[in-house]
Amino acid sequence: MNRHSENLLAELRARLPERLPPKLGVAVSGGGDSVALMHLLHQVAQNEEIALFVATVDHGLRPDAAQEAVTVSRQAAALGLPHDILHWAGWDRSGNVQDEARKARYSLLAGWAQQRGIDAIALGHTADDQAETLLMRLGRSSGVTGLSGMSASRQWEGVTLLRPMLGITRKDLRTYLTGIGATWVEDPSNQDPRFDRIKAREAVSGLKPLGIDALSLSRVAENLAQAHAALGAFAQESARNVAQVEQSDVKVDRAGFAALPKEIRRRVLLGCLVWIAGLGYPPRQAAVEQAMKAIIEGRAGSLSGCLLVPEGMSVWICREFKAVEARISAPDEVWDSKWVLTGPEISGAEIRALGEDGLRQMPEWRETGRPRLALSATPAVWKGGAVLAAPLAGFANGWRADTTPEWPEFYASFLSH
Ligand SMILES: Nc1ncnc2c1ncn2[C@@H]1O[C@H](COP(=O)(O)OP(=O)(O)OP(=O)(O)O)[C@@H](O)[C@H]1O
Repeated sequence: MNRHSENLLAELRARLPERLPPKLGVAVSGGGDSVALMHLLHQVAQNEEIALFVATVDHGLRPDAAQEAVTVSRQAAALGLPHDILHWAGWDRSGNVQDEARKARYSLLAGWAQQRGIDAIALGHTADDQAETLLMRLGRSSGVTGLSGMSASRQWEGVTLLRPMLGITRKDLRTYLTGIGATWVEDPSNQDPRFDRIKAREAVSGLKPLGIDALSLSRVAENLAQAHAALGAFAQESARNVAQVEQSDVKVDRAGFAALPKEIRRRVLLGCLVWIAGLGYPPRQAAVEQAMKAIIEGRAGSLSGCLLVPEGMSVWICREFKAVEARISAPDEVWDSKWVLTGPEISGAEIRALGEDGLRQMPEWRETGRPRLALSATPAVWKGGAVLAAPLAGFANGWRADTTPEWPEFYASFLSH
């Protein structure tokens, strides 16, 4: 192995977890980056006790794709590695083809990994991909706040996706491949100037005169990731100090909240809202700003299906009855994205919000110390017009209530993004 290959190998190894999973998957499209990844990981596997598995997704979108997958098969076999071809047949011609193909690819790969007992899959994204991603996102976002590159590691449907080549350039990988006499295919869509990525690629080369290149941009992305991690840890600690969680409601200490830096306040509030309302997307910036002000000033408010209910030196953030009024589920099923009520089998029992009707039947709500408005949006077990049980103080008759995920688990994962 020459010096160049040794450097690449060291760079790759440094970005992989210190303890490699015993079974590591490699997603290889047949393009230069992922073919190089397969060869480099094969080298890693010589020195460490791990088993490598290779997979190629045939999206069935280009006539050459099937042949390319077979070529990867042959290349993997030459290294003594098992290889599987996964087929995507699910596209209904809706949505953006690239986005749909990417999602389908990751899901197929995750399913493959689970079937084979593989814990993590390595992907061939390079420093160039990272630089392009960063510029594309910078172009779309309103500034540096909230900007990030691709993460070096992320979860996808129960499998860890690793990107160990974010510090290596495409050019270096091609030099390496040429050096070992390996071949690869060039994906024609990588040249198509209609795609944003190609425009971003041109933008990256345009920065050369300023002394900025793919590697330096990929380092910027790494620094941003560190800054986000630091902010996340700060927000998590702050949430612990200023927010008290009672089942699905959060009681925020106004003075403590006001004393936090604005960006931390924003993150704590967003965490609460996403938790309480199970939001899949963040609320509008203006609404968040208003809510932050209302909390500090101790005023009532509502946003994203949640209510702000002032109480002395605190403000409760809770679910709004109006937003859950129509939700009905069976016992054991998830209600309002996070509650699961389990209990004895009762025919005709259903889970609905407590509402004013239910609160009247459950005078023990007063013992909870939580506002009436908050409790009216919590679930209860109903049969016809009668409440059989509700997770208030004295939730009984063999019933139990769980929220899923648990708050600390949710908050940790929410803030790590
Ligand atoms: N058809 C495929 N089969 C297996 N792995 C693939 C396939 N296509 C892409 N990959 C994996 O994903 C990595 C990144 O490829 P590519 O840049 O095309 O992916 P992407 O995740 O769709 O990102 P983007 O479209 O934003 O560039 C590849 O290096 C490879 O590891």
